[in-house]
Parts: sequence; structure tokens; C-alpha cells
Amino acid sequence: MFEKSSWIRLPRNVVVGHDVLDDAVEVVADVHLAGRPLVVTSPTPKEVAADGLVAQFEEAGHDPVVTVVEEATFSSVEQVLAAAEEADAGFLVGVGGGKAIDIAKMAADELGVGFVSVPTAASHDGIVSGRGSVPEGDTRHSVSAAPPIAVIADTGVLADAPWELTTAGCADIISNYTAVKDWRLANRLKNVTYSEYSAALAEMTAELLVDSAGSIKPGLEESAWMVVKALVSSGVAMSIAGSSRPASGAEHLFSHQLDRIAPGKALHGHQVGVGTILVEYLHTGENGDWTAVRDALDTLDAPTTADDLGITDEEVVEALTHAHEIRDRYTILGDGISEEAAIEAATRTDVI
Ligand SMILES: NC(=O)C1=CN([C@@H]2O[C@H](COP(=O)(O)OP(=O)(O)OC[C@H]3O[C@@H](n4cnc5c(N)ncnc54)[C@H](OP(=O)(O)O)[C@@H]3O)[C@@H](O)[C@H]2O)C=CC1
Ligand SMILES: O=C(CO)COP(=O)(O)O
Ligand SMILES: [Zn+2]
Repeated sequence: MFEKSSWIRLPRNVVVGHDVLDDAVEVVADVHLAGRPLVVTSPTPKEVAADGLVAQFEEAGHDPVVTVVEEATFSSVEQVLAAAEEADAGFLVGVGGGKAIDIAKMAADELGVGFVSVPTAASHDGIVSGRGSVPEGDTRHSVSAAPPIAVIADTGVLADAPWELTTAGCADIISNYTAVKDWRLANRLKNVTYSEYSAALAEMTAELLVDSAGSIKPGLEESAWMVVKALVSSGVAMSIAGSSRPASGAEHLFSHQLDRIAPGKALHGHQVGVGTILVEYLHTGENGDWTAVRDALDTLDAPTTADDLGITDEEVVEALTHAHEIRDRYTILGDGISEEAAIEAATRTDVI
């Protein structure tokens, strides 16, 4: 008897374009969210977008409240839960980069209320995903959470954000190449659940972005448009998979380990981009596709070396040799690679 079942949870409204932030009240009404909005944001996105959004909700008689989070931690989730309880919030609106959106998403999931995602930077593919990524001690959890009911991605805001945030988003997409390779490997060797549809979508998203790399330029709203569409598509791949597998493999474990070893030095997307060069080398060898990955990152102005990331050679080697310890996720790293192998990979690829 066939007994398999799966849930694919996706956003209802994905609104992308120029000045769409002005339509927030309408978007919220369209998905029937009711009650007091709790706006979850972080310091810069508050000024860039959340203050204006709050004024809009006030004008519409929604009586919004705001809470500002500083870090992507479980204690930030607790802070938001307490604020929501105190305000008796009807739904949550996450305004910011990956940090604010992840925290709002997880808190809304815990509360069982609706969540609206308002990215202020095209810097990560968690904008629509049903995941939250949170460090805790020596590990980093990829937490399941309901995806946003609605996404409001204002391309004017995204294009005005610092260019390096957009290049970080591009690199987060390029990492799908190695993430999918790791996923297929884990499926073959460890029988990990695998979805060909999800993997194909994740790979195609990276392919389309790389094909357009030459026309993605700073300050152009059309470029923000192309990148955010790719980020949405990659998030949908995660929702189809029911895990971050199509968008997060060994290159992400490397980045998560760097967050512990060299905190605050570089953006998530930039770290995973450099990780993708290294992991592609490990998958395909000296004459493999890592040069194409490096060239694509270079064309997009994204970092390709330890120097570009502002980290030391030793930190790269330490992150690569300890990446497999981040979580129980089988990748090309297996149960860890030796220091010699890490130095070889990083040297051959000119990362160090
Ligand atoms: N759930 C998922 O599926 C995924 C989750 N992630 C997670 O997302 C995070 C990475 O996202 P990222 O956006 O890089 O990190 P942050 O949210 O930390 O944002 C990066 C920086 O950009 C600033 N910023 C945001 N918007 C603007 C703007 N419009 N103008 C100027 N500055 C701005 C932030 O300000 P401030 O300091 O004030 O916040 C912050 O300093 C990681 O925690 C990662 O694990 C990544 C991919 C997928
Ligand atoms: O960053 C991610 C995808 O780009 C997801 O990260 P996690 O695997 O930690 O959830
Ligand atoms: Zn990522």
C-alpha cells in the first residue's frame, strides 16, 4: 500500500516591485490577517523601512507595535514571543535582513499566527523559506517554521541597500550548486530523503542567476528584481524539500563554523560563496567546476578569497576541518577532512 505523504507549505502572496511597500495594508487585508501587527525588525531596517510601515499601519487604524532584535538567537525569539503576548498581537511582520526575518518567522510559527516577510536586503534566500537558521553553542539548528503568508519585496528598497548585501544574496544562490551535489551524495550514500523537483529548481535558479551575472549591477532596480526572484525561487525549493538541503550543504557548514570562529567578519552569503569554491573543488577536483564558481562570484563582485572576507588563512582551514561538526548533515566532508586536505583545497583554489 502507498502510504507516503508530504506537505508543501508556500506563501500565498509574493509581491515584488517598485514601491510595493506602500501596498502593505492592502497585502495584509488580502490574506485576511487581522488584529494588531507586531513588527519585528533590527536597527538599520527599522530606519530604512519599518518606521514607514508602522506609520502606514497606524494610519489604517491597525495599532501596530514594534520590537527590535539585535541577533539571530533563541533568546531573540523569546523576546519576540514576550512582546507578542504583551501586545496581544494578531500577526507578525519581519522587516530586515535574514536575521530579523528568521526570528519573526520562528516566533510566528511558535505562536501559530500569520507572518509577513518584508526584506530590506536581497542578501539571503530565507525570505520565503520555511526554515529558520539559529546558532546555539557548538551547533547551528535549521529549524522548521511556517513560511510567510505574504512577502513584500520592494525593489526600490533592495536596490538602495548597500551593494554588498545584494552580492551576498547572489552568492547564497550560487551555493545551491554544491548544496545539491551534497544532497545527491547523501541520498546515494546515506539514503537521505531527496526530491528531484526541489533539487532541479535549486540548480536552475543558480544557473539562471549565473547566466545573468553580467547584467547584475549596483544601484539598478532591475538587478534587485533579478536577485530577489532567484532568492524567492530558492526558498520555494527549500519548502518543496521540507528542509534546507537544496540550498545548504557543506559550504553552509563552513560558513556556520566561520560564524563561530570569526564572528561578524563577513556576511553569510559571502562566506557561503567562498565555501562553494572550496566544496566544489572537493567534489570535482583540480580541473573541476570550482573555477566557474569562482568566476561567477568574481563577476558578481562577491568575495573569492580569505582576504576578501577579512579572515585569516588559519581561520579558513579551521572552519573547513571543523565544518562537519556543525550538525548531523552528511556532505562531501564525511566525518571530517584532514588539515592537509583543507590546506590543499584552499591553496589550489587561491582562497588562501
Ligand atoms: N531561514 C533560511 O532559510 C535562511 C536563513 N539565513 C540566515 O540569514 C542571516 C543572513 O542574512 P543577512 O541579511 O546577511 O544578515 P542580517 O540580517 O544580519 O543583515 C546583514 C546586515 O545588513 C543590514 N541591513 C539590512 N537591510 C539593510 C538596508 N536596507 N540598508 C542597510 N543595511 C541593511 C543589517 O542591519 P542590522 O545590523 O541593523 O540588522 C545587518 O547589519 C543568517 O543568520 C543566515 O543564517 C540565510 C539564508 C537562508
Ligand atoms: O542559509 C541557508 C540557505 O541559504 C539555510 O541554512 P541552514 O541550513 O542553517 O538552515
Ligand atoms: Zn544561506
